[in-house]
Amino acid sequence: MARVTAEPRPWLAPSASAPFSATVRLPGSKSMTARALVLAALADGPSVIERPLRARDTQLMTAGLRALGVTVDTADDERWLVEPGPLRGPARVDVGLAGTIMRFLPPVAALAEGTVEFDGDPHARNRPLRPIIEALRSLGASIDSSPTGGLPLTVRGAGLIEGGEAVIDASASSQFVSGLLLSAPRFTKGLVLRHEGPPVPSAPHLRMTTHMLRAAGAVVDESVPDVWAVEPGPMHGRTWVIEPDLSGAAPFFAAAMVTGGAVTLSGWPAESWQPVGRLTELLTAIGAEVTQSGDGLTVRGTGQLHGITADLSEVSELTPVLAALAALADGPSELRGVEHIRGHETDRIAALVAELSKAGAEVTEFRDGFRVEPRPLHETTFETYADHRMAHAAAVIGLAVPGVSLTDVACTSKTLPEFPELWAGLVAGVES
Ligand SMILES: O=C(O)C1=C[C@@H](OP(=O)(O)O)[C@@H](O)[C@H](O)C1
Ligand SMILES: C=C(OP(=O)(O)O)C(=O)O
Repeated sequence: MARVTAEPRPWLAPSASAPFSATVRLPGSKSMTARALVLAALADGPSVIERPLRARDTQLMTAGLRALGVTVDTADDERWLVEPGPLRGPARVDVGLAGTIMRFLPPVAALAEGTVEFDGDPHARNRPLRPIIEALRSLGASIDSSPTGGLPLTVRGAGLIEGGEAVIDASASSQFVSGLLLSAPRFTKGLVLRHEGPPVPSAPHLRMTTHMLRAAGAVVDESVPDVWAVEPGPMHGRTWVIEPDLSGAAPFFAAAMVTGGAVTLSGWPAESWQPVGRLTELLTAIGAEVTQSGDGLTVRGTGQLHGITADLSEVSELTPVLAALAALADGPSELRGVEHIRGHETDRIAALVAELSKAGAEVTEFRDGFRVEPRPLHETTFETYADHRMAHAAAVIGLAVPGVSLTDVACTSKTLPEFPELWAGLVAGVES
């Protein structure tokens, strides 16, 4: 499958000479945009997605849905229109490096009539996929996968999935559960999915899935721990208003903390489906003041960065940026509970241990995280491993440490193509 990935773009992270006060306007949540696209594609009428994220992950998701017969009009940046159509192959889906596509679209493909091939970036083939594929097979889907159980794979859609009961070990990714649940109302018998194994990470993402399913009209029962039941039935087209991406905002908040300034994320809703409470607790423990007002969500640096001990299993996406703050803190930190991030865009534990150590920190690796002993950091070339959040972490360190260069900043296009320019503007005092 021909695949286009951005050329590596080396980048010198700007260092900050003074605290800054800025308001940032960021695009929509990746996770909400991905779910809205899938639910809209499976609905019984058209949908509108307001303030979506336009980035590599969501554009590849859009392309994948179009290949399956869905009409997605993305001409207007603020308002995407989705018109469901009969799902059909033959089709090819490039998942890029997106967990959301490789886990959310195979169930949709199994509902299509025809053959749908999936592949992605080289590292996408190493990301865990087997449990969701095996669960889909047990629910009646016909799928050929690689010997490792992952990409590349071919879904031989029969136009329906029988559904019923399935057991899955979703300890490697909550997206296995989300992927099955999002399509489940369209399974002939619905779905009763039971997780068996070590805890499922990223609970807030699971709640986002069930909230959005209900908002689309699905009947979902999650009253029994580790069991999700979805009744068969129609989902309705609707208007989805996407919240600004909280994980994408994390490096900007960290910038306020590192420089002793303030960053406001504008457009933040009074009630959110993202884990703002957990982020607030963590940033406050490190030394920030977090407030919410009509202007948005504001994080103020207090001039203090404390080390923390935290289990990040619920918010593992935040690990790289929190690790950067830990390396700049006034005491040691232990960030644990995230073994599964070894299966993210790269092995994030190994990558953070390697790169923070190179910059001068003393880092001890554990199976499920690491301990960071801050030391004076020095200039370094930070390898980004095609991982947007490794680039964010390097940029945060670069604010305080002159001479931090990144092997590639183009990888930030996965979730925020404007990152280098927004970041440089922020440091230069230009509001976005
Ligand atoms: O469902 C989602 O949108 C996501 C779930 C989480 O995945 P894991 O449970 O694999 O960590 C998160 O880390 C990822 O960035 C987005
Ligand atoms: C883990 C992440 O992405 P994905 O959706 O590709 O799993 C992430 O964005 O931090």
